[in-house]
Amino acid sequence: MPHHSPHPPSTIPVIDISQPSHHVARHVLDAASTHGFLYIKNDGVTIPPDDIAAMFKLSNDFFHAPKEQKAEYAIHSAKAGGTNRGWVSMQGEALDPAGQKQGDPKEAFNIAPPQPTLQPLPAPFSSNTALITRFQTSCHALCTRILSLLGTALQVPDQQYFSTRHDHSHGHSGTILRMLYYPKTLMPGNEASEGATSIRAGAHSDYGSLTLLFRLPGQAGLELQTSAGWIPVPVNPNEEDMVEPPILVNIGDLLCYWTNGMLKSTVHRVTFSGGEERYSMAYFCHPLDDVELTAVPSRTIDEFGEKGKEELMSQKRRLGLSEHGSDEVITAKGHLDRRLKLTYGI
Ligand SMILES: O=C(O)CCC(=O)C(=O)O
Ligand SMILES: [Fe+2]
Repeated sequence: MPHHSPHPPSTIPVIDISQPSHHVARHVLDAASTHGFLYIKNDGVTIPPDDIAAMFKLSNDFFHAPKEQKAEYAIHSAKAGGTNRGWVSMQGEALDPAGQKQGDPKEAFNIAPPQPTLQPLPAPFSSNTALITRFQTSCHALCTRILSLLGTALQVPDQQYFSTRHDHSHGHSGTILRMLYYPKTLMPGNEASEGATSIRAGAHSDYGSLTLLFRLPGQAGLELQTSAGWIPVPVNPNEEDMVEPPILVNIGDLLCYWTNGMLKSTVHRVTFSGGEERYSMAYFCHPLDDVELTAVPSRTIDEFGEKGKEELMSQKRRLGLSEHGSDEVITAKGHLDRRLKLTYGI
């Protein structure tokens, strides 16, 4: 067979993790180290499709509320419960500060895990806290299962190494559920730009350890960066044989550090033409604040050797870390604070 581009979109696998085994664990690790992206088959139980649909409905209602109402719960404000919580306005953040002049044309609303109750929320989130909490809990349960599979495949002696370090009952973390809204950007009467695509979320890698991404059928636009250029990540890669779209999972910066670059924190972005609005939801799973991101004890990583070095170095360059040397120990909180500073200037 002729050699094609290294990672055509169809090669991001859809993995069924309902029967965990060494084979399944290996499959998850392979995808995480080759692409940094994988799909998990939605078994209809782990994250109930009705909850996903209900969350999208809340998002739709919230983002269509008057601007003044949303602005009351501005990101980082006391009213919104503090740092990294609340509403991000259009162009309120730049995910690729070096590569873009203006902020991303999108809005967002960040919801932290209950501690033990949810942060102060505007309508309609405020009257749906049971749904939101259930959704967060099921997202976290899925992340824990994926982290356990990674522990198995990496042959970490303590197979719950990752999952216990993400256990919210043991402390605070940067975990955040983010509702995203990309409004129409076309002005009426400006049909000339109808077909023009624009960047709606700048090129970036995610800050946490794992991200779960929920999108709606027909609302494509996510692309990931490969050596062959930007490739699209479809909402549903196997339209015919699946009722529920699978859940997209990607590896964030922290798992890249933790595995000496074996797991890839792949750069991605969102582009589409401005004529339609788009919704997505991301569950950014983070380790507990004081977790140190030194390489985990793992035979698999030892055997992988220096092959992850380039991945790790390119990530450090992206974050402007290279000048601090490669031995600096970073904590989960230290890393998040650095990224938030770059994104928001706080
Ligand atoms: O909206 C999307 O599809 C992706 C958003 C994203 O990558 C992010 O918010 O980190
Ligand atoms: Fe992202």
